[in-house]
Amino acid sequence: MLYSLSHDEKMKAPHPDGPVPHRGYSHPGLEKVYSKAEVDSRDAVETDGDSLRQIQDFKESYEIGSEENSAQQNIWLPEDVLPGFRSFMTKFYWELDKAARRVLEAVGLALKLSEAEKGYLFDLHSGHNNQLRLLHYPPISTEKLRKNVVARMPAHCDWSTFTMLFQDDCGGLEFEDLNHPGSFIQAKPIPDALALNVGDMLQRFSNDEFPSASHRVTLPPQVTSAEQEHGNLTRERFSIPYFVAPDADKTVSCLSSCVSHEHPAKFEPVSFEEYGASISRYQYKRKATVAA
Ligand SMILES: O=C(O)CCC(=O)C(=O)O
Ligand SMILES: [Fe+2]
Repeated sequence: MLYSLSHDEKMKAPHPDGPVPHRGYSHPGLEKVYSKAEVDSRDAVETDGDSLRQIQDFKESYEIGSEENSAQQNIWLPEDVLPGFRSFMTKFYWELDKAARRVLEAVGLALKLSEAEKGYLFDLHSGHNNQLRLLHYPPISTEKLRKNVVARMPAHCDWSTFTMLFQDDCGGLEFEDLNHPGSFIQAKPIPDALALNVGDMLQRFSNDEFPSASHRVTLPPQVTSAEQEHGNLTRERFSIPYFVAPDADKTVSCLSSCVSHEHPAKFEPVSFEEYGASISRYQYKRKATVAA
């Protein structure tokens, strides 16, 4: 299993410095997740995003994309370190894309899109810019998590079109209640079920008909007596989000079926690549360049 490998073995596929390509293994503390509002408010005052990193995210992850995405190439572990991993994950990626297409169809129906618009939506989502993320949250002090000294994953919206997420039975994933901003609802794990959350791009396509869902991963609802005995550590948690995204070079605009005189377009067209880059630019620290 990936997360039973030693640190040195996992580091044979290291995530590079900086946010792109978002591929390979990120050790605990490397990637920082934050909301768009947080990054927007920092822009004027700093350029390195250090203040966003005051609370560390205690998680490790491995990011995988399409083998044919030349802008973001996969970073694989050597085959002998984890035999079969690459071929399994490549297949899994495209199986998930098949499911994603069914969701896109459902979105088209729900928004009462014309055939031309449905075709446009499918054209924009070739599948090659999706992202498969294998997440592991190691055990951590309940107290530190409760006091926000460290985080699992702070509140944020995904900037893709939508996300399909598998979670184990640990719990801790929560979605913000649109009717009560600032309060969160537990997404209780359901065996064999995927959680599906709307991302920023679907909010834009649908002209706010499907608002992007702010979510976070925090303390699991119950700490078992076994955990109490182990020095108040929460149990580890595994999750697998699959981000379904438009192709990087495509422009995302409100679909005309979702725009009317009463509901004018709320969003300017954006290039998906530029939008993602503007949010992700502080997620990974770039190594300082040392003067020769
Ligand atoms: O681990 C989870 O359940 C959520 C992960 C997540 O929100 C993300 O990676 O964007
Ligand atoms: Fe997320």
